[in-house]
Amino acid sequence: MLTSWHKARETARSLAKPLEAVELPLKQALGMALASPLRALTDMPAFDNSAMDGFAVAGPGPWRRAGRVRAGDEPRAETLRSGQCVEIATGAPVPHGADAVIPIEDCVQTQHHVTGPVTLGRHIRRAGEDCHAGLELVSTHKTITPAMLGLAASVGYDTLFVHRRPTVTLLLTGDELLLEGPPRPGRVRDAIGPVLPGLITKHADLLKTAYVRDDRATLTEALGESTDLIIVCGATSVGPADHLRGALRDLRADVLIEGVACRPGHPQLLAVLPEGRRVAGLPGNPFAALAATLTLVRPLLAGLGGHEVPEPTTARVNAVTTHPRDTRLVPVTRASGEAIPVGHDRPGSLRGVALADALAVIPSHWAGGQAELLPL
Ligand SMILES: Nc1nc2c(c(=O)[nH]1)N[C@H]1C(S)=C(S)[C@@H](COP(=O)(O)OP(=O)(O)OC[C@H]3O[C@@H](n4cnc5c(N)ncnc54)[C@H](O)[C@@H]3O)O[C@H]1N2
Ligand code: MOO
Repeated sequence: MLTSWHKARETARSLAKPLEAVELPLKQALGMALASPLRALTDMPAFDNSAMDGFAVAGPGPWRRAGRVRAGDEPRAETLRSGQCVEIATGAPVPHGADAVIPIEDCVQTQHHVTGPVTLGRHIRRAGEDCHAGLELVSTHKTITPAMLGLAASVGYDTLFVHRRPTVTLLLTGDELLLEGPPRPGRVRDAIGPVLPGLITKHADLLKTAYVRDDRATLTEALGESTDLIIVCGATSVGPADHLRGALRDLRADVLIEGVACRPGHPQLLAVLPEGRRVAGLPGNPFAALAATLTLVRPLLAGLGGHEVPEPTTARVNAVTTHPRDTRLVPVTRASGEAIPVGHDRPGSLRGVALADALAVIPSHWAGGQAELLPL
């Protein structure tokens, strides 16, 4: 009995409890999911500082020059008295007593004095005006972006607690596979090996790729890899050389999904081995393998890495026929807010999907209009 496409994704996500938290230097945390909220360790800014190069002034002008402060200087010990000013650089600490900073281009300078238009508090970035120490800036499970790394550094972090990235082994089966040169009668070039890394390494570390003979004992042994997920391509069906189901039985795996009601990709599998490692079986037809990766493998890896479930993207999809029972996954390109099918979408061919930006999810009962998009 095939599992519905939506139920299959829910099952993959529910199997994906976030892996343990690890503490990493900022540079290594990019793209990982926060395992605890990012809270400001200090007030931001940490001290009153100038937003402009110019003069910090106290009281009404004209102001007598009383020195200069640069970014990186210690805050001045003396309070600026009414009628005094200091030359100040952007980012430099504003002296106590200063009412405002006047940008240099608005000042008239003589040897000892400065005049210019003053507005109380103008161009002074006050300590804590952005946030106070302890405030939650980014919540747990958010994926760390370059901007978040900069924010973390600016509020004092050297390391972050993130969920460990899942590790993956990729096993490609098929005695007919060629690893180089043109295909010839009876032999096909492996087209899944080149596709998979780019689909999964955003949220996972691919530790090993191996080509496995079409033999049950060999496949059973290969499933001994100790990664969090083992992906097996091309042994999911019921032919004489399709040994994944037999190997999973030999290993007493719990098969949670045995076929998904989608086209292409319906023979895909998801199983858990007795000690908790997960196995995803992808159909051998290359476009079907890609569709199955977006259906089960991506949500599973994102969940293991602790990433929150993203809001689905939708678009208006033009001119697609539905399947009588199953969800169709249709390669589309996006233009002017619409998704346009690219065609050439046979399960064994990557021709259409190679030109696509996304797969449109078209349920059997779809009546036209908006559909969910899975980005490629
Ligand atoms: N009796 C049935 N036969 C098949 C069914 C079915 O429901 N009943 N489903 C068909 C569908 S749909 C698919 S998809 C395939 C899935 O089969 P497998 O996962 O066992 O894959 P294979 O049989 O090994 O290969 C299928 C096809 O793909 C080619 N292939 C395999 N690996 C690669 C690769 N790495 N790169 C390029 N091409 C690959 C292989 O040569 C075959 O042509 O089962 C159908 N049969
Ligand atoms: O559904 Mo198969 O997975 O079409 O090629």
